[in-house]
Amino acid sequence: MLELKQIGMQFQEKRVLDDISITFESGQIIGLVAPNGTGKSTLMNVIMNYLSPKQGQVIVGGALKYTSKPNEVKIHQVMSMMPDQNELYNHVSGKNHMKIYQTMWNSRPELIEDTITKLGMASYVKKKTGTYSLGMRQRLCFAMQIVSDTKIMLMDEVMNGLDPTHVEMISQILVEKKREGKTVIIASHLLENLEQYADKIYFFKNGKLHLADDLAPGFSAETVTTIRLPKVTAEETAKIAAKFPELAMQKLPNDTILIDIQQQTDEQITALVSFLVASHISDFHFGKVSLHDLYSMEYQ
Ligand SMILES: Nc1ncnc2c1ncn2[C@@H]1O[C@H](COP(=O)(O)OP(=O)(O)OP(=O)(O)O)[C@@H](O)[C@H]1O
Repeated sequence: MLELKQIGMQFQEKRVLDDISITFESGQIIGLVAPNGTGKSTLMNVIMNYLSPKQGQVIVGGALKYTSKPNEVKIHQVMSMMPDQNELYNHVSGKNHMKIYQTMWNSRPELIEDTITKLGMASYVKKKTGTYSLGMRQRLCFAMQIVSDTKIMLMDEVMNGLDPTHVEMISQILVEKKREGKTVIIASHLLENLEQYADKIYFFKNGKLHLADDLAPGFSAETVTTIRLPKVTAEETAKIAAKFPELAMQKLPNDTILIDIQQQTDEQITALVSFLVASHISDFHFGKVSLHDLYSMEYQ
């Protein structure tokens, strides 16, 4: 378990983290979504104590805080951040990088071969990393963190530069890690992918973290929550709004409208659908608010 208590951080007059209090539970994948420059890296660096916050505390496992160097060592035994590609040594093989991490965290040695197989790295892992492509380096960074086997894992843009096959491979491993009871915190711009496996998704905005379910009630629900109208005109939108003034309608880019039907009775939904058909608006679909929709709403 990882707890952030009233974390505040600013650079000069720019407030990047604004009084963030939140608890991340074990056995969950937490997604962090935000445009560039919002503060995800700052937050992760504060969680790792690479940056000292101006205010607040990070608490790991219910009691451990960054109050001394020995405490920091203890915390870093159970919480790791995925290494950056810049941290790889060009003249050292991928496998030796993994061995270094396995030794540093004193994890199970068999994790190395297991991870190499799961990530399809066997053909190149014994070669020096200086010969690797961007995607190979990225897989190695992920593999190193998996081998460290810490209870809490922070990953900033883990899917960077990966092809769809490897995005899928890594997604499957993330789900495995969650089932093992780990807390995985991932900042990602691959929204459709993140939505597939994240248990909770937070949007970063104005220094605060907002739970997706609070921004769009019913976001995580399995039930249908909206009617989506792609390519609807302003006149058509006005017509619907005039006929059904109580409806909550959200305009998205590309002239798409989302109509929230969570509070509507079956009769009201039937009346709405009949009106759309009678108005020759036949291109509509029942569905849910996607993470992509929510991103457009929050950052348009
Ligand atoms: N050391 C620093 N000194 C001054 N400003 C900083 C410093 N580090 C970050 N910032 C500012 O804080 C804000 C958040 O930066 P941060 O790197 O955390 O964003 P991010 O969400 O991780 O972005 P990206 O997705 O582009 O990596 C930015 O406006 C950035 O310019």
